[in-house]
Amino acid sequence: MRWIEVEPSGPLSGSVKIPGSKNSSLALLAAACMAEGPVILQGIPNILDIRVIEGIAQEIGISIHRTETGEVVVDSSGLQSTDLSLEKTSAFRSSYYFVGALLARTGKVKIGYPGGDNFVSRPIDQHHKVMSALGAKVHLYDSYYVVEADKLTGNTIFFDTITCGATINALLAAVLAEGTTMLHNAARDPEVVDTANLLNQMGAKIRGAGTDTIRIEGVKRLNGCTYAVIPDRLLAGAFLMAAGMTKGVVTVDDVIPEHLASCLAKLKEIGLIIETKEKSITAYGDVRLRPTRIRTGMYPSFATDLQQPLTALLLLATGRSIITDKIFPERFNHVPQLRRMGAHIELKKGSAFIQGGAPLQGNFVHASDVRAGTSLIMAGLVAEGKTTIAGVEHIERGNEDMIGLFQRLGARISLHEGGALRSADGANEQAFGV
Ligand SMILES: CC(=O)N[C@H]1[C@@H](OP(=O)(O)OP(=O)(O)OC[C@H]2O[C@@H](n3ccc(=O)[nH]c3=O)[C@H](O)[C@@H]2O)O[C@H](CO)[C@@H](O)[C@@H]1O
Ligand SMILES: C=C(OP(=O)(O)O)C(=O)O
Repeated sequence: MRWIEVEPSGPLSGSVKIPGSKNSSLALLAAACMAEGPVILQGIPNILDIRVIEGIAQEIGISIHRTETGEVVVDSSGLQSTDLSLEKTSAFRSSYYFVGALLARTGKVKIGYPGGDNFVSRPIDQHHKVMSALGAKVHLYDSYYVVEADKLTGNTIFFDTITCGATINALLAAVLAEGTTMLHNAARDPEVVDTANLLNQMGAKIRGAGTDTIRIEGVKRLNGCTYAVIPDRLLAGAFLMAAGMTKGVVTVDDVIPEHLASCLAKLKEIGLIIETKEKSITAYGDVRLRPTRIRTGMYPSFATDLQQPLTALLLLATGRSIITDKIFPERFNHVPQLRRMGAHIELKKGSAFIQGGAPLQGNFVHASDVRAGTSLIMAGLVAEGKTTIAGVEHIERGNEDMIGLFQRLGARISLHEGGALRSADGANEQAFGV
């Protein structure tokens, strides 16, 4: 049993170097599996999801290893099979990228349904629509699915909804398809652009990534190269919010400020003072926080992955705030846990109604997903007494050294390991699970 303890920490202060983006890294690793030569990826975070991918790859003859200097080298020259471990592919969300990446190379992929953060139903119909449009057949079974194709042929695809994952999967599948693929209503996320940039460096012909219309001309093969992943905009946003939470001054270094534009605009509206330089952002949090109304949306709107840390921040803004998650309307697993700490939040039809200003008290809480964990850590920084957070594996799934980064800013936070974790009333961890 492992858990995190957080104690009241006073104003956070200092700077943190933001690691590479988890969501981009997951796509880049799949893309790298398509090259005929080795691909060297820089900045890939050492997180649980990535280690699962390393395991999946190893079982099918693809070597993914981390050098002493932290680069990740992907060599798929030994690829023998695309019958992927069902258990491992169901252990994280974006295993579906292996379909786009490996289908063109071998004609058949057998894979488990995506796992990952299970805050709501997360359909993958648009992924299947892409593969079918390119000429593949998708067979769905109880615990896995199989996608097969004699060959992939370019096509025109209109996404029914804007999806980052299916847009990336379409890039992966279409770059080796014969002819031209047009993607309409495509996601514009930085992770889509990052994947397209790597694929282009490997020899692909993709134009328009970052807009809602992407054109892909199929090529015959992809080559090895060296490429650096973009920084994690979601982690950066959470640290800036933590400055507001603790009335501190936090600088996030090595970031791309435009990736955080909607987040920064909202933080300024709430009252934070934000200073932006070419590759860093500083948040000054010793201000009066104002309540707000926010709806999440696809990039460049306010990210659904930032609404959980924002919920924590708004607990300190006296008055009523409303957060509506338009992307995943039921993604509020953090709310019952924050309530255990004294938060006044009501949930109604995809919105959280937050009555800010109530004092928070430390308690035993459970992180049910990556971002829920961040919001609980943030609440723990300002709650009275100790906050004990279970579900550490969810936090580690998406964040490298989250605890170390918070500690560098002066947070009183630590990781513990031992027997069964028991709350004061004797109940074990299950008692405060979701
Ligand atoms: C590994 C990764 O990058 N994860 C991110 C990615 O997830 P993921 O790529 O799974 O999310 P999508 O961008 O695909 O989802 C956007 C919306 O499209 C819907 N949809 C998606 C696919 C599909 O086939 N059918 C469908 O209806 C979803 O239910 C959601 O409402 O983007 C999400 C939205 O920014 C983030 O919260 C996740 O952190
Ligand atoms: C939802 C997330 O991740 P995944 O899509 O990998 O489950 C996330 O990073 O917040």
